[in-house]
Amino acid sequence: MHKTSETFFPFRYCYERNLAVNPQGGNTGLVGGSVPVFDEIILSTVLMNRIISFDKVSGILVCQAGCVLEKLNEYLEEQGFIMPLDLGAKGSCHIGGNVATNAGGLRLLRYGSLRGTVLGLEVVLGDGSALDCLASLRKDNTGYDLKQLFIGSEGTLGVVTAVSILCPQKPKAVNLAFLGCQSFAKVLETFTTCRAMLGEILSAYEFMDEKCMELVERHLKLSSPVTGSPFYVLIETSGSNSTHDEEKLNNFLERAMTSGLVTDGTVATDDKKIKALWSLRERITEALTHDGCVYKYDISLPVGKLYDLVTDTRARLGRSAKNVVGYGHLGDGNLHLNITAESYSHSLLDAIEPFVYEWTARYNGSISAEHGLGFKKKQFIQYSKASEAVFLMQRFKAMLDPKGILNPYKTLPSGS
Ligand SMILES: O=C(O)CC[C@@H](O)C(=O)O
Ligand SMILES: [Zn+2]
Repeated sequence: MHKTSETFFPFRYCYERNLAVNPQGGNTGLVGGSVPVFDEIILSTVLMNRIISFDKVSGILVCQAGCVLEKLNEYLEEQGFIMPLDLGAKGSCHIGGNVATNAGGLRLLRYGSLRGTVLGLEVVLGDGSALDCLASLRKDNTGYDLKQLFIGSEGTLGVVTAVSILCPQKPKAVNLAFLGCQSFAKVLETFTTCRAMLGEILSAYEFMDEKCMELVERHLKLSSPVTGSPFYVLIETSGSNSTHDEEKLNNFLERAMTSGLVTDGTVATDDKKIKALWSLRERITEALTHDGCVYKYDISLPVGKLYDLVTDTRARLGRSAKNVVGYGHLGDGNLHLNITAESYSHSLLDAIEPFVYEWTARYNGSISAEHGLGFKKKQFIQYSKASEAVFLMQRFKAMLDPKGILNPYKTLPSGS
């Protein structure tokens, strides 16, 4: 068994004195899960940044919670591997925070969620004792899979201090296609076509609407080689044989162009152009922050309904919003609906909520696909979870954190 810490002293200190603790990694979350609400003590993982081991045969990495995602990826790339997740915030987010929030990101379509790739965790509980579940096994059916309780629990049940994670081989060939589509129906049809024609080499299918493109151009001065379409899609392939992958991609592009699914596009195979095209998508969040006050929604929906929420919200808000934009991980059924205004307005918020949540619940969607509930969304959990489920969550919380000192006021509705 690996052990990185037997007892986590600051926790025991806080437990004995009834002091509340706010675990914090890179502090890049979007729902206020990593910021204190009142007088909690911030417990930063920044100094826990040690790589414990990497096994080149199995591809299993064991590291401490404070390792920065991008640094881990760089370390792995030198050995012919990559991290199974990639986020716009990779330069500052910590792997412990990624696991605690079950972050999704840009590679989920290919490598699945952290619930599948995380093999083990070390977690410190509210009383300062360390729970050693830091297994590095692909298969282990001995009892309940306790680590799953902590993945996505946003530090409310325990603090992730070390992670064991399965890492894929670094793909030898990566291609990117950035395409323009004339309607959302075409975006969907392009997705089904590319999934059928690219098969196992498809590694990302992202979409953005023209408003997003306008904002990255205006606020970040990025320029797109593809213009004049209401929707854009970014398709990434990752494989082991560039000739084979390019042939597949070219066949798909020919079909997509001749059948009118896409009207314009560009392809990149070299690193520099690939990075520049990814920036158009990855930096939308940053562009939005320059547009004014931002109201953010991270929604899972049946993929066919994904953009209807943007259209309906835009129609409802009319001129009271500055911009209503939709983008996200279409391949995962995950929409990022963002609304901007010159300044914060209570009446605008009232027009957005609960409208967006009710709309989502009507189609059995999730009001938080990949960002978590944190402080900002915890009161809305009932739109996506049955009351019995919330009650059971509250019982877990009471059992693992009887003093209520672990990231209080987060995830579960107040009163719990
Ligand atoms: O800012 C957002 O709404 C989404 C952020 C992130 O999840 C992304 O996919 O770019
Ligand atoms: Zn996202």
